[in-house]
Formats: sequence, structure tokens, C-alpha cells
Amino acid sequence: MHIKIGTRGSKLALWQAYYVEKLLRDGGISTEIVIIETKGDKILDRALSKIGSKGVFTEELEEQLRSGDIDIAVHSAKDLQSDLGEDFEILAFTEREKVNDVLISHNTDLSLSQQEHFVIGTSSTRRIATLKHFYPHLKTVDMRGNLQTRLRKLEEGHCDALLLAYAGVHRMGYDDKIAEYLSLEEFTPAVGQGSVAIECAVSLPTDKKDALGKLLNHVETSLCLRAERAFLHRLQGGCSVPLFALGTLVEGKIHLRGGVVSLDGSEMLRRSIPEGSPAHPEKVGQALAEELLGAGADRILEEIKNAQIDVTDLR
Ligand SMILES: NCc1[nH]cc(CCC(=O)O)c1CC(=O)O
Repeated sequence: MHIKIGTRGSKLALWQAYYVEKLLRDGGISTEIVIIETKGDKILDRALSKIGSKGVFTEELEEQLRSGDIDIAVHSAKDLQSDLGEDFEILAFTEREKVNDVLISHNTDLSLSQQEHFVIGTSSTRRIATLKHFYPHLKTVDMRGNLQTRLRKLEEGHCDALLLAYAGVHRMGYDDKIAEYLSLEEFTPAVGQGSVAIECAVSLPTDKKDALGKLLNHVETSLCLRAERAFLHRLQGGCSVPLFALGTLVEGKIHLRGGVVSLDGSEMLRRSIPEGSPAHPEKVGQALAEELLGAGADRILEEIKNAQIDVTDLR
């Protein structure tokens, strides 16, 4: 069996593609990697809101899945929208990396809880709002671009530190710049953080789907991500809405926690489902979403939507 793996060309995307390639080759499948440039990669001088944020990093990959030019597309699970078109499906989620956000700096003595003020570069609305909620004395500056760009801006002194996902930092080899691992209680991650999603066309032959699923899918990760993604889908959270959720398996049950924080950090609403059934992960995610809506998340989400006519971001 031969599998063509489609990926974007950024360093992190390529890391993910090589990781998937190795899992397949170790399983006796021959592979090739096809690098595909997306609209989001080409247009660097305009805010994502101006080019329409939905699908800008996935559309070209999906075209080639549809035409059969590639068999699978590899994405950061976090960046894959929760409503795939009906022609596509998720074949696998790979084993999750540590899910925490980390504080990155040249000064590894820095800590969010220290009293001195310093400036943090991030463009994630979840991270900005969470910082405002727990650490209102800290300032943030907008910091877009891929990991290399952000680290260069840190180097150039645009900020004192960055807030990033551990998974990306580790995969790019920057562990030595980690000043602090942020707690999951304060910085609950974005849905899907730390896992790689494998997408295929529904029309991919069944023998390929079965072989790929067996080699790539990590069952525990997959149960948790299905619950998280159902939560996100029910709340219609695009990538610029400060929603967060984290599923873990505890004694065979899905423990799902999640919530929403207002853009100014003044309100944070959180709930959890301690013992969700792993037989129905989507129901666990939907139940958590309903609980939050009942507790007032609908009003917070509405306010966010109204405020965000022109806001962009990447989680
Ligand atoms: N939104 C950007 C993005 N998409 C995936 C990762 C890396 C971590 C992961 O795969 O979860 C990052 C960078 C970050 O948030 O720090």
C-alpha cells in the first residue's frame, strides 16, 4: 500500500507530516509527502478576517483529497474546524502531547505570578482573556505568525515573553526557553491542543481507511477529542472565540472540563462532567455545552460575537 500525505509547508506542519510518515512506515506502508500551499500561507500581509478565516489553511488540502491527489491531510487537531464538509472525515487523532500552555522567554526565571510587570506576545483570544482574568497586571501585545516568526519577534525585543502551546514548542526544539508550565486549572487548553488530526475523503477506499486508522489512531486521545470537538461544535466556537475544553480518561470514563471567558477577562464560566460515557463521547461534549449555556454562556458568547466583527486570531 502507498499513501500520499498532504501537508502545509510550515516547519510545524512538516514535523507533523514526518511524524505520521514514520508511524506508517513502521507499519510497513510506503509513503510520500506532498507539500501544499494554502491561501493562509500565501497571504501574509492581511489579517485573516479580511480573507475569511474559515478554511483558509485547509481548502487546498481538501481539494486534493477530493481529487485523490493525496490520500490523507495532516493538521494540528486544534486548527481543524469542528464542522467538516460532508465529503470529509477524520480518520485518526494521534497520541496527544502534554497539553499545557507554556511561558517562553530568554529569561527562564520569569513567572506569571511574579509582581513585576512584563509584556507577553500572543494573539490568541483565549490566552489574552485568561491572562486578563488571572493576571490583570500583565500587558499583552499582538503576535501573529508561525512559531519561527513569533520567536524572532521575541528575539528582537517586541515583547518579554510568549505564551504558546507546549506541543509546538517541544516539536520545534525550544524546550530550553520554557520559563513556566501554566496550570491546566487556569489555562485550560484550546480544543484539540497537542494532537495531530488525519483527515481523508469519505470516498477513500475502505482498506486504506482501515489500515491507516489502525496505525495512526490513538484510542484514548480520540475519545477525548471527539468529546471536546462536539463541545466546540455545539457552542459554534470559531478559532477566535475564547472557549476551552479538556477531556481526559479517568478510570475508563471521560472527564471533560471546559468553559468560556469574556474578552475583557471579567467573567469566566467553567463546568465539568466528571464521568462521561466513553461509548458516546459526542454526547459528553454536547452535555457540557448545554450546561454552560444554561449557566449563561449564551450571553457571554453573544457579547463576544458582537465585539468581534473585525477581530481575528489563531488559538
Ligand atoms: N494556533 C496555532 C497553533 N496550532 C497548533 C499549534 C501547536 C500546538 C498544537 O498542535 O496543539 C499552534 C501554536 C500555539 O498555539 O502555540
